[in-house]
Amino acid sequence: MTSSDRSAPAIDPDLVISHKFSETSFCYTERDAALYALGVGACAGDAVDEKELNYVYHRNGQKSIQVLPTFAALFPFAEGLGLEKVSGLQYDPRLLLHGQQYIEIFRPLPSSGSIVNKVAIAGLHDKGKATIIELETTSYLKESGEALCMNRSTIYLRGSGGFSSSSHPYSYKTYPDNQILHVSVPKHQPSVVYEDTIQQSQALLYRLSGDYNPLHADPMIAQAAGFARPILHGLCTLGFAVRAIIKCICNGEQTTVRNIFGRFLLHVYPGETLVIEMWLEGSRVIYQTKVKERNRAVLSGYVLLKHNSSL
Ligand SMILES: CCCCCCC[C@@H](O)CC(=O)SCCNC(=O)CCNC(=O)[C@H](O)C(C)(C)COP(=O)(O)OP(=O)(O)OC[C@H]1O[C@@H](n2cnc3c(N)ncnc32)[C@H](O)[C@@H]1OP(=O)(O)O
Repeated sequence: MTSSDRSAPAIDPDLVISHKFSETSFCYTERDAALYALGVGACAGDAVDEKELNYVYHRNGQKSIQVLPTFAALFPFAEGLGLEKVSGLQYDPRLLLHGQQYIEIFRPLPSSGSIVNKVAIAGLHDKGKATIIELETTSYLKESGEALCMNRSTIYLRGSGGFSSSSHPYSYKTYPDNQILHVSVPKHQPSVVYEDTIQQSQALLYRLSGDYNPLHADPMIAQAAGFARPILHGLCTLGFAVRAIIKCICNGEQTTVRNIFGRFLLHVYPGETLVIEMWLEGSRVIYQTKVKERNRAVLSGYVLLKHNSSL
C-alpha cells in the first residue's frame, strides 16, 4: 500500500472472506524431502547421526528416505500464497509476518508425491494495528484422492488493521475454538532440553524448499521490515523444534507425530542458538524455543503424538 492509498479502507472483510481460491498442485521428489531436512538442520551437528541420516540417505538399504512431518508445511507454498489475488485485501507485503502454524497429519508423508491443495480462508481478525488472516490448506494425494494433511497458517499483516465498522473488533473464523489448544508453558523443569545452532546460511538454504520471501535473504528488504538483517523463516524454526522432539522424545520415529502447533513469538536471526525445552504430558509434548544469545522465547506450541512416548 502506498502512502497515497492510506485514506482508502485497506481491508473489505466481506470481500475477503468470500474469496475462492483455485486448487493448486505440488509435486515433490526424495531430493526435495532431503533438501528440506537439511534446511531444518538434520545431520548438521553429526553427518552420521543415527536418528537423522535416514532423512537424507537410504540408510542400511532402506527403500526410500524418511520424510519429516513438518515437510507438510511446504505444500501451501505450491504456487505462492495467492494472497495478492484476494479482493479487498490491501497490505504492505514487506510487513507480513508468520504468526502461527497448525498442522494435522492424516497419514505418513510419502518420500515423493503429487499433491492437490484445496485452500480456503479460515479466519480474518482486526487487531487494530494489524490484520490477521488465516489460510487453511487441505492436501490430497493426486492419484488416490486420499487426504494427507491439513495446514492452517496464521498470517500477521502489520500496519493494516482498523477496518472494523463497529466498536467491536471484527473477528471471523470457520473452525471450532477447541481445535487449537492454548499453550501455557509449564513452570516446572522441562523433561528434555536440546540445543541447536542456526547456521549463518540457514535461511538461504531453507528458502530453496519453496518460501522465497526476500525478508529472509535481502538486507534492504529486512531493514524496510524493521529488522537489523534478514530473519529466519518461522517454519524453519518450527522444523528445528519438531525435529528435536522427534529425536529426543520419539526415538527418531517421525511417523509418531499427529498434530503440530506453533506460535511465533519473536524473530530469529541466522547464526543464533536455539534452546528447545520440551515437557512430555501423556501423548502431548509442550515445547518452547528460546534464543540463547538474547534469552528470549521465539516459539511455543505443542506436538500431539499417536501414543504415549517414554523417555
Ligand atoms: C502458508 C504459510 C503462510 C505463512 C507465510 C509466511 C511467510 C514467511 O516467509 C514469513 C516468515 O516466516 S516471518 C518469520 C516468522 N515470524 C516471526 O518472526 C514473527 C514473530 N512474532 C512477532 O514478531 C510478534 O509476535 C508479532 C509482531 C507477530 C505480534 O507482536 P505484537 O504486534 O506486539 O502483538 P501483540 O500486541 O502482542 O498482540 C496483538 C494481537 O495479535 C495477537 N497476536 C500476537 N502475536 C501473534 C502471533 N504470533 N500469532 C497470532 N496472533 C498473534 C495477540 O493475541 C493480540 O490479539 P488480542 O489483542 O486479541 O489478544
